[in-house]
Amino acid sequence: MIQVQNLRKEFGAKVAVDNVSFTVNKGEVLGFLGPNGAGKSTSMRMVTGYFRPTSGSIKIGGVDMLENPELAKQSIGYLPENAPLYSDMTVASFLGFCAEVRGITGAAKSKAIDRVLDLCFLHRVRNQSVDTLSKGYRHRTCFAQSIIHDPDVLILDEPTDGLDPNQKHEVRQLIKNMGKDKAIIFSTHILEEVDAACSRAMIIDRGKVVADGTPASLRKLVPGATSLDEVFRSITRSDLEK
Ligand SMILES: Nc1ncnc2c1ncn2[C@@H]1O[C@H](COP(=O)(O)OP(=O)(O)OP(=O)(O)O)[C@@H](O)[C@H]1O
Repeated sequence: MIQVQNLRKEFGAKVAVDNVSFTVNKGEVLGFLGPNGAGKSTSMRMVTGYFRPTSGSIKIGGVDMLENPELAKQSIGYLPENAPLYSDMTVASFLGFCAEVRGITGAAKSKAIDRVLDLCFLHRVRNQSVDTLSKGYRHRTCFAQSIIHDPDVLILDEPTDGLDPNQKHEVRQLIKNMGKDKAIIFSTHILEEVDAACSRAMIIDRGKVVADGTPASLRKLVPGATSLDEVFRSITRSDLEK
């Protein structure tokens, strides 16, 4: 579903993403790990068509993102870091608006709203205005908008950031369940999420892929390491280093 080849992004003299290649198939949940500034968000923004790569290719369901961005974006749901919300709308009307933007109207729109209210446990607040929601509910509303069109591909930038432990657990379960019939990439700094939700994980450091495999195979990368945390620390450099 997602095919990325030799992706590179330069910001002036800075190389944020350097020759990154990977494939994510339907039924796979790829955890995207790396220290601050490693290039995770930049990679995700290129995969979703928000940033144009300096070079490389991106195909979504076989459709080339650079040649046919409108079509490629139709099969993607994207939860960006710090997603914006229209705060004076109710949750249901906001989701209805997002559905219409995606061309979903009438009975299909009501069905789509009900489906995501269900999936994201939002029924209780469906008529509440977005600006009065708690952080966790706001976050789930953002999540709900990213799946309103039931996309085959989901790109989630730190989807559990800022949530309490119960909410983190719910969102991980949600990702794991949706991963059964979608191709999902999500970035995280929480290594236990890899075990909880991912079938595969990729670690990037300073723009380059330094590891890619199942959580179990990543653990074996560093002799003597007993946790992914240890593996992460031995194969990436702290962003505090020069
Ligand atoms: N629009 C931009 N202009 C210039 N530099 C940028 C821009 N966006 C990102 N960068 C730089 O590219 C590098 C990668 O940033 P990116 O946000 O992709 O990292 P990240 O892995 O998502 O980090 P974090 O975990 O802190 O969110 C950083 O050095 C960042 O400062």
